[in-house]
Amino acid sequence: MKIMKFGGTSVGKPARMHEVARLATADKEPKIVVLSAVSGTTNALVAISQKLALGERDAARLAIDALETQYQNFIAELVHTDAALEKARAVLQEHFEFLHIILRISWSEALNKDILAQGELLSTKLFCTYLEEQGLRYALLPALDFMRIDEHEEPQLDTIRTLLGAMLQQHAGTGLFVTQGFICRNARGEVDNLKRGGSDYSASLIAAAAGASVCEIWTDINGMHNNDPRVVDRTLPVSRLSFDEAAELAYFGAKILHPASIWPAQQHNVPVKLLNTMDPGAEGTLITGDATAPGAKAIAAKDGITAVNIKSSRMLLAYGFLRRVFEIFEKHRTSIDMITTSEVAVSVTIDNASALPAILEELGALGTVSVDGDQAIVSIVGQEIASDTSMLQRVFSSLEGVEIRMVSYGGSLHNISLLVAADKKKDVLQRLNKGVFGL
Ligand SMILES: Nc1ncnc2c1ncn2[C@@H]1O[C@H](COP(=O)(O)OP(=O)(O)O)[C@@H](O)[C@H]1O
Ligand SMILES: N[C@@H](CC(=O)OP(=O)(O)O)C(=O)O
Repeated sequence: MKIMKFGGTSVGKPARMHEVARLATADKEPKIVVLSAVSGTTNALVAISQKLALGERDAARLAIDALETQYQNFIAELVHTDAALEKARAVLQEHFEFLHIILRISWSEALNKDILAQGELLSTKLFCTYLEEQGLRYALLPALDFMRIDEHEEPQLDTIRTLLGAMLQQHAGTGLFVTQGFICRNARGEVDNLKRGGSDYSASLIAAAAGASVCEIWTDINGMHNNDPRVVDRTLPVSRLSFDEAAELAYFGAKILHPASIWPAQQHNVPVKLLNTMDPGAEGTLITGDATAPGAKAIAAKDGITAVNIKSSRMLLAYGFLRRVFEIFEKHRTSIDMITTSEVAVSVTIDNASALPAILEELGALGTVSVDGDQAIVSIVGQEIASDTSMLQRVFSSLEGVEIRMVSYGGSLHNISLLVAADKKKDVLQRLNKGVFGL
């Protein structure tokens, strides 16, 4: 069984959906095709939900109508027979009727999740309409019937495996399955999601649950590049990465992969391939459990970082101080990315500042606390780069004159991370591209 996940741009136009169907039926291996929402749809749904939350019903209605017009144009090019067009129209009617009904309901977080789920529900049903028109056999596996997260929003892999396994058995003999990325049910049985960009995570969880031979992530670029192509002009694809390298890059901001998407595949040793729907013949990136050649592979950056510094008296810095600091972050379910310590102070970074006021209040009892918002973590990732004696020198000499707020070195053999002000990120990525990769 092979998993093929197609992102928003890969299903973003009718012609691209046609290409997805071609790729998914190009060989005989059974497949589960995982689809994201058509690009732009989730953002549009977020905007609709925000308008509703603010009580701006007329603005929400206009946004729903604009989205519906886009979809009417989409289906006109997606399918051509009268029967298929009728089916596609019925799909739109069902989902846009739902969106119009919610205009009359008061907004809640649970309703918000229902609204956001419409994108993947639409894309998969429209894709299936096209498959049907082409006479291709398939089965739709509703993700809401098997994708589960617990009360801490963690995927329940055993439950997913059991539910998905039973559904696959019901369709024994079917070679093509279609399901939604991103959406799931939570511990209360409500519709929920795996956070923005979560379809990669869905694909990796499904790959682990189904014991897949490979998890292919099809997107709009020839695999993982050595630097962020949105920021840096000259970047090149990386052909091989280990799971450890890919997990570090995803976690530290390489947008091509959802931050948590590597661990399920890694735990179940399913190779991951990053491929380009617009250039299917390109090599892409292969990610496996094998160690790659030593050296820097790629640089990633994560924005929206807050640094918190806690300065203690010497007395307090006796053993137990760090434990007390960490316990406060743990209590508020806030994970720490980088840490540096000195004799009297500790600095940590967080990317989720929602509990920061409560955290600061409690940290205040341990010492003097200061906060730097608007920071970015820049990570240089590669097999054993921390044991390459020339690497630090290359990193620092290329960043001469740039103020570096924190450095993390030695926590992982494969990662050197720097904290810089967010407005310096672009300059730092460009300089490192030259200094580390000579590009
Ligand atoms: N290191 C990187 N390598 C490749 N792409 C990257 C990297 N960093 C950021 N990106 C961006 O990630 C995008 C693909 O991810 P995403 O937009 O989530 O695709 P999809 O919609 O297919 O899920 C690329 O178009 C690229 O701009
Ligand atoms: N619809 C979701 C899920 C997703 O993963 O999209 P993409 O595969 O295009 O990044 C989002 O926009 O966040």
